[in-house]
Amino acid sequence: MDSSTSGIRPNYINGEWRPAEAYSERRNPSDLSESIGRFAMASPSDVADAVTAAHQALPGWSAETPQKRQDILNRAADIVIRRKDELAVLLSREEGKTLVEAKAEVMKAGETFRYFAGEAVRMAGASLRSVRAGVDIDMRREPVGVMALITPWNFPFSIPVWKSAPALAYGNCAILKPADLTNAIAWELAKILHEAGVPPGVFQLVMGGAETGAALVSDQGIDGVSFTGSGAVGRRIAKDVVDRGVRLQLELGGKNPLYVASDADMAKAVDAVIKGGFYSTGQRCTASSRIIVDAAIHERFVEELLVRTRALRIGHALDPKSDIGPLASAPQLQRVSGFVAEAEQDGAERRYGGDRLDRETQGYFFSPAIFTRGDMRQIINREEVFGPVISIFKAQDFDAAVRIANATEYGLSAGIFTSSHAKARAFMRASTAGMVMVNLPTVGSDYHVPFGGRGASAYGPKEMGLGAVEFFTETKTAYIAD
Ligand SMILES: NC(=O)C1=CN([C@@H]2O[C@H](COP(=O)(O)OP(=O)(O)OC[C@H]3O[C@@H](n4cnc5c(N)ncnc54)[C@H](OP(=O)(O)O)[C@@H]3O)[C@@H](O)[C@H]2O)C=CC1
Ligand SMILES: O=C(O)CCC(=O)C(=O)O
Repeated sequence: MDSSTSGIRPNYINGEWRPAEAYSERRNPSDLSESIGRFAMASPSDVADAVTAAHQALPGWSAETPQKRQDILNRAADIVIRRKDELAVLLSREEGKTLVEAKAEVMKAGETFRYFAGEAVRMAGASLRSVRAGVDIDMRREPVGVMALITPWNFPFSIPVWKSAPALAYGNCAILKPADLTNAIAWELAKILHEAGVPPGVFQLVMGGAETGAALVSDQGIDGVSFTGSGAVGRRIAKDVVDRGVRLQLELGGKNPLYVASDADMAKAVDAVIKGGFYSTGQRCTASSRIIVDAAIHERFVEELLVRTRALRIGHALDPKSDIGPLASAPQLQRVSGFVAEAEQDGAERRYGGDRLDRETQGYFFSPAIFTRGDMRQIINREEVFGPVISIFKAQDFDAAVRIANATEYGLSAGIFTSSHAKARAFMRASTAGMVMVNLPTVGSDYHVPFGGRGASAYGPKEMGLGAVEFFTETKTAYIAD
């Protein structure tokens, strides 16, 4: 019995649905009168039991045939794709992203399962001759062990899949601790993997707040931690685990620049700023937050952006007319409003938005904000806002634009709009970000190539593509003589 019809969601430990003593409740950020459900908060002993169960399951799962692992992950992909509409509605109700955005996220999660199903059989080492006579070398990949996966609320379905699909494909056991704001969709992931035939203890779900996450990462039985979230929490986890020799992957925030050169296609550049800065209510680590515009086109660009922004419809995430849903929570509303107030004190000029909006339903609606007179001394340009707020800088030339783009401790995503190949290539080379977009928004990524940043945006191997195999496997090098 999984309690799925009662709105009560238990934890998933050792193949069973385990109730808890305490539950947290989530409400729809588009309509606070609607409850999404009540979610079991794992106790420290639930967490310890999950780690024990994972260790019991590990020898069997890591020795399982690649074919079996592939079949299970393919079944998970099939279930996600079969249930895509219903999952997207739940995601939209729980997180507040529009249905279009939620559908894209669910589809990407399904494709990610499919890709890593293939990886289960592709997981390859190398065979080389030694530099010594009569010796061969066999370099093989093995799973790391029991992996703690800690995920944020802004991509609450695809990020848990980004982590659990490669963890399982390469033979690890995984324990997921999702953000407390978005347990409902994470719980569906546990249900999907259960239905797909993942054996008990191989994938487990422990819900709860920061305490549950802290209990999981500090458990001595954890071999690796893959974390996506804020820099503050990421650094705390690093302090806890690195000395213990626990493998660590951190995907943190961004302060992503988008440079619009004077030779850019203006309409496309404006569109990319709307998508990268305001869609998903700006709650993306890859959101464009610093827009750098050549002085020659600065005023025209701002005018065109204002026209497009005024036309955006902000409303209930499930209303097909909404372009942008609400912010995800009351703390988010407070945080983003605080940055708007600070920007004005710091001398930025508010040209549009930045206000809480009343709508028919009570929710955390907020108008996208455009600031001009951007300057790297302003706090909105140094810290991640994680909301629909952009700051526009005026650049005198290409070199000045690159200097502004790189003047940040972060280094996740950066973009350029230009019709010059030479400029695009020069920007690509000069950028200090882990991902560079040419004539594309700073948001949006593929599942088969590494995703992640540099500097304060990341630590350890990247996610997805070749990054995932580096993080979720260990190499063993064997020297063999007759
Ligand atoms: N670079 C990237 O790939 C991405 C980065 N992000 C970043 O995520 C942040 C927003 O997500 P948000 O969820 O607010 O981030 P947080 O860092 O607050 O939380 C992330 C996860 O960590 C958990 N957590 C909180 N405290 C601890 C702790 N002491 N020990 C272990 N786990 C803990 C949270 O649980 P709980 O929520 O229950 O408190 C949540 O599951 C932004 O800064 C954004 O840039 C988001 C998406 C992608
Ligand atoms: O590119 C994606 O699909 C998700 C990226 C992400 O996590 C983000 O932008 O916050």
